[in-house]
Amino acid sequence: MNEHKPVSDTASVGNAWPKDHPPVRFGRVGVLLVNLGTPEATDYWSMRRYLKEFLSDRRVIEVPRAVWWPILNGIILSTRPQKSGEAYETIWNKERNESPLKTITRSQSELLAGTYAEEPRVSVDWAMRYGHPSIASRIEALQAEGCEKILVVPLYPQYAASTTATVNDKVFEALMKMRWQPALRTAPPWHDDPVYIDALATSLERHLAELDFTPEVVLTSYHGLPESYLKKGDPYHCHCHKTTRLLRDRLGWPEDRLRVTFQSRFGREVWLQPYTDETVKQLARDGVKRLAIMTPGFVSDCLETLEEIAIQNGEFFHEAGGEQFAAIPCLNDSPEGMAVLEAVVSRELQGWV
Ligand SMILES: C=CC1=C(C)c2cc3[nH]c(cc4nc(cc5[nH]c(cc1n2)c(C)c5CCC(=O)O)C(CCC(=O)O)=C4C)c(C)c3C=C
Ligand SMILES: [Fe+2]
Ligand SMILES: [Fe+2]
Repeated sequence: MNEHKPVSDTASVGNAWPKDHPPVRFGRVGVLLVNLGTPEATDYWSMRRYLKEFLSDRRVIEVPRAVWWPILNGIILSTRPQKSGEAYETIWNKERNESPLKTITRSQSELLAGTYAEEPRVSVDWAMRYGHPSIASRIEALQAEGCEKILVVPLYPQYAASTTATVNDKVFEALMKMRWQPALRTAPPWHDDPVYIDALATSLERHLAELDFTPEVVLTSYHGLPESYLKKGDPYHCHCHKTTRLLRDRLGWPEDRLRVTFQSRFGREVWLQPYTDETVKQLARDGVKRLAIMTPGFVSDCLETLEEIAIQNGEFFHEAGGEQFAAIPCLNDSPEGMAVLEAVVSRELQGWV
């Protein structure tokens, strides 16, 4: 019976491991950062695989399967892969041949690991909810390193069932297949954490100081959700509003200078409003000449910020009469961004490390 995996202490497994088994450091704690996911390439089939996995998630699309299946397989997966692939092509990290979301998530994980260099019991890793590296593969890898406890950090400051909950579901699904599970913690959202609010304020002020204009209005644009999810009790809408209110208070700005909007709607349903694109056009029509958009709900820059906000919405603003436009980068792996992740992780690791 030499089938034991290196999952726990030698005392209980005795000498059942193969003699050439690599040394295992027991009693370790794993931190797993989990972001949304991203296609492996921009061609039709890579895009289709990614979109199919994403849009088959019942936490993302709550329409009954009998209705959704023909729409997804018949219409969406025949046209959207091409269209979205072209959009990804405009922001693709050509050097590493991957999407910016993946590059930045990896860097966040590596920098966070660096802050635990003096704490050899902690391993930091990263995974994607859709695509690669998968959650199950990284949980297995952490366990193989000797992690008996794992902190999962869904990389979303505001909780939504379509993002945070589906990460946690996938983690528990991986654990369902394990005989010997690690102990698990999942990090809560940090939409009102003072470290996060301060990071947003510092980053915004720094980027505004680098511009050659002062925006009359700054939009805080969050990813949208169908309005029906809010009505079913999802706290996401409230979390977004609270983040912006706290940021506005921290900056000491009046209400109409820092506003909430929702972007990236999909399909025909009503989504959370006001919509970012319509607001951008309306502001320009109303005579606003200088506009900036920041995206506090995105931990890393991605398609939705680099293409939809910086490119598309910049064009909308100029076409409707606006003159100066800026997209503020996400916190990413900046010192402020890393301070937020460190604060979230160190708080949740209390009692474990
Ligand atoms: C169709 C339903 C969708 C819901 C609900 C949804 C919620 C949601 N998404 C994010 C964050 C991201 N979404 C991203 C891309 C993206 N989102 C959807 C659909 C829904 N999202 C699609 C189909 C796509 C793929 C791109 C496209 O075809 O338009 C991304 C970017 C990923 C990248 O690789 O860059 C992020 C990030 C949140 C936070 C959220 C709910 C709060
Ligand atoms: Fe999305
Ligand atoms: Fe989008």
